[in-house]
Amino acid sequence: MIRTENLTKVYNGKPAVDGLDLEVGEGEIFGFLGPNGAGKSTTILMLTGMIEPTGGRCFVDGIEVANDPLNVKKTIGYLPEDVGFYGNMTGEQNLDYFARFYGMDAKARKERIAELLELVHLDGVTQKAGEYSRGMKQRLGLAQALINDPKVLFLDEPTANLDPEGVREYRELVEHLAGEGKTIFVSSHILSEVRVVCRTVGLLSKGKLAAQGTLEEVARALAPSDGDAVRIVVETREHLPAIDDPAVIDIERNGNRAVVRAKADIRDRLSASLFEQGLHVREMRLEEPEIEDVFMAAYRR
Ligand SMILES: Nc1ncnc2c1ncn2[C@@H]1O[C@H](COP(=O)(O)OP(=O)(O)OP(=O)(O)O)[C@@H](O)[C@H]1O
Repeated sequence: MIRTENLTKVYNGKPAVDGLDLEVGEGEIFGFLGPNGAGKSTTILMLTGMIEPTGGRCFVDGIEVANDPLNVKKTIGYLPEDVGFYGNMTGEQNLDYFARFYGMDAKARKERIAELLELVHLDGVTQKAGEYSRGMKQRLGLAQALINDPKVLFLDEPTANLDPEGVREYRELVEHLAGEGKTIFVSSHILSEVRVVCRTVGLLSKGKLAAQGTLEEVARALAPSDGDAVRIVVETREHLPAIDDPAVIDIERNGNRAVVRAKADIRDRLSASLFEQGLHVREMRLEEPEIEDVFMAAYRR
């Protein structure tokens, strides 16, 4: 549904987005992660046809964006990082103004706007948008992005202005929209917020894609390599005895628990040996890297 080929944007001789190859399938909720300045907003601006790439191409729903930005705009909804409204108009009036750009007649606009205001819990709000809280503005922005019932939704840092309750409502909304079959592309620098809604992620670093896949796949791809060593977590009920195995590199002990670094996955013979010694094994598993730690390390790189 979304695809980029060697997508590049150069500002003042410096690439903000550098040869990006990205693929997001239909109906996916994709998290576009990266630290501030990584190039996330610039990528979204190219995908939504707001700016032209310096090089490469991008496609949304099979349309090459730079060739046919108007058609792309009919297919997509976009919530910018800093959403702006006419402060002297109500939410409903703002949405009505915006809906006219899509050539919707008065009846269609009225129906759609009522539906959307209810969806984002702004129905019955009579305040002018200028008096809205940041969270309310964000929700109105989401309603605006949905006015044309888009197939693809781009959300740039959607939770930046929300309080915890707002974040929870946003998650429910995203799930609801994904349930309708929309493809959702969410940019964020906050892993914890991406991981609760997104099934797949891409990690952008200095304009380049460092990894793409499920969170677990990305964490594995980015994990610092330790040769071919595996880390095995062992816990026994009794005190853990010395482990005499030629594959063991070293052991980090902590009471009855230990992390055994070994040249191979020796879980089978390790548990057999502990069993023979009359010990009770409570836990024996390969240690997976902590996703947060791996991402933080990748951010710092
Ligand atoms: N219009 C512009 N002119 C010049 N440089 C720009 C412009 N827009 C972005 N940049 C630069 O491009 C790089 C990527 O910026 P971008 O806003 O895309 O990053 P981001 O990942 O969205 O970060 P943030 O979360 O802070 O918005 C930054 O170094 C930024 O300074």
